[in-house]
Amino acid sequence: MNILDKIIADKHKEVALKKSIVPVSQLEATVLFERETISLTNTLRNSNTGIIAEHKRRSPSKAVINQKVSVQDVATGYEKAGACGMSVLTDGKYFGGSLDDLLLARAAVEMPLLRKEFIIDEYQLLEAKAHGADVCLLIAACLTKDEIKSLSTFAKSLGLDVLLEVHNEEELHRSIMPSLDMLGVNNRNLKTFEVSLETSKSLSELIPDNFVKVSESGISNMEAIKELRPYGYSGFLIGENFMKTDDPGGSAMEFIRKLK
Ligand SMILES: O=C(O)c1ccccc1NCC(=O)[C@H](O)[C@H](O)COP(=O)(O)O
Repeated sequence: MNILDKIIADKHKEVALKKSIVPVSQLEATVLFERETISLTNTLRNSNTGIIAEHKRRSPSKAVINQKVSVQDVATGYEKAGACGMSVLTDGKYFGGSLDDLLLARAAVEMPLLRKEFIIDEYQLLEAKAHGADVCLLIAACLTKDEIKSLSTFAKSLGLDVLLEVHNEEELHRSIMPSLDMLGVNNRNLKTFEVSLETSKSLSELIPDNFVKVSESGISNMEAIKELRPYGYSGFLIGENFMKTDDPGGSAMEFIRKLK
């Protein structure tokens, strides 16, 4: 069982419990459920930097990254830095995140927010919308083709952009469909936790041009971005490199300033 299998096994139990506590009608009755979303896809298309900055307290690969900074300070710092959007990890057990983090980030900033979660059920998309998300992540490694189709179609009906994440050619081939907006290639091998930009480079030519391409994980310097851009990537998801510092917003500002 790799880490993703463990996370998904726990996620099924978590979602079942949440469904029994918070009914869909309660999610649909929230003020944020009616909010008009902002498209991260369009923001990335019109950006010359393309940074999606992540809030990530800890992770299976790195244990504790940063438990000190507040999500509001991180969000305002990222927005001030000129990030195109912010990714908010909402998984509690493995990443120390929560839906409250998403809500607090939403209250602090206007930029597009991605709910970074292991989505297996439409209920989590309703939660995302009710807590202020603009974008959802779907991970091909833990979904069938039919599940990707029905979840992405449902997400679009809620006004959410869809970022589909793949790790290899097989996942990419079975996942490409019109209900996706962005295709993310994750450079982290979930069996070994090793990161390699070669994953993004080798899969890039298989991604049709109509999707915004996002490279995820293990990006820690300008050189990485300069290497990836010629492969068609216009979005770069960066977590640890900013979050491991005392001032993630300041680190993002320094990084983005150099990219301009
Ligand atoms: O980060 C992990 O250890 C991890 C382990 C298992 C599943 C997912 C994981 N990370 C989620 C992400 O995709 C990253 O947080 C994101 O791409 C940012 O990566 P990084 O810049 O390397 O923090």
